[in-house]
Amino acid sequence: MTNKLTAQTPLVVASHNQGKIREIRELLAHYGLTVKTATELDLEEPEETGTTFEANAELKAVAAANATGLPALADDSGFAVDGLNGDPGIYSARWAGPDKDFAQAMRNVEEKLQVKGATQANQRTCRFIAVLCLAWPDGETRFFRGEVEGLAVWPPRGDKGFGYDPMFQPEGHSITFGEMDSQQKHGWKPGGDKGLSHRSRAFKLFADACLEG
Ligand SMILES: O=P(O)(O)OP(=O)(O)OP(=O)(O)OC[C@H]1O[C@@H](n2cnc3c(O)ncnc32)[C@H](O)[C@@H]1O
Ligand SMILES: [Mg+2]
Repeated sequence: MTNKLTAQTPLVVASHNQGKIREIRELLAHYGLTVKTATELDLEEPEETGTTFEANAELKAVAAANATGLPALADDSGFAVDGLNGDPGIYSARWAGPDKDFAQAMRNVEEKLQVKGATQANQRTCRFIAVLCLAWPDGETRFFRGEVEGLAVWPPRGDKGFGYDPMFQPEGHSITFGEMDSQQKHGWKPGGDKGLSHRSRAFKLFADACLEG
């Protein structure tokens, strides 16, 4: 028997990234769930020693489930540029350094693309990836992955998002995630579909698999 979540189940979000947490709250509210975050519960931030998004999502979720005795959901995500062999990938947060300077992290991506002579759109393909891990106190873990493809644009545009949003233009759109409000970034449309952002796509899979009813 796999565990199921209901609107009454207390759920912990094992993240300390406020931009991410804002989106996760909206996504979970869409599915009728409210949460406590690792920041509110003053949980420690485990070191992300994994070599995959799955491993890092798992270690964050399991640490929070063990610390609280509650089901915990972690999101490990990143910006992967094809022409840079998938970098910054799982190192996306680390490229911003201790000051979380994403303007600098984006410049770093652009400089590396310039070194490769990547001036044409087809040399600038990239994606955002999000892997969710839901960890239960009984040891069960479930994983859900969402991806969205797009182009790495320069200069960055928009200040509505966080992280690498200003340099990511999703396929089929003429504005960046940084220029979208969160509802546009989630890609919610009346009638519902698979969503737009890596995160909203992963949450759709999570909701389909883990919510009661
Ligand atoms: O581990 P937690 O506490 O959740 O927070 P974090 O910021 O360290 O999160 P990650 O380890 O998953 O690192 C992912 C980084 O990738 C970037 N990123 C992930 N999703 C993004 C999004 O939707 N838009 C822009 N950047 C994103 C962002 O800069 C994150 O810091
Ligand atoms: Mg992290």
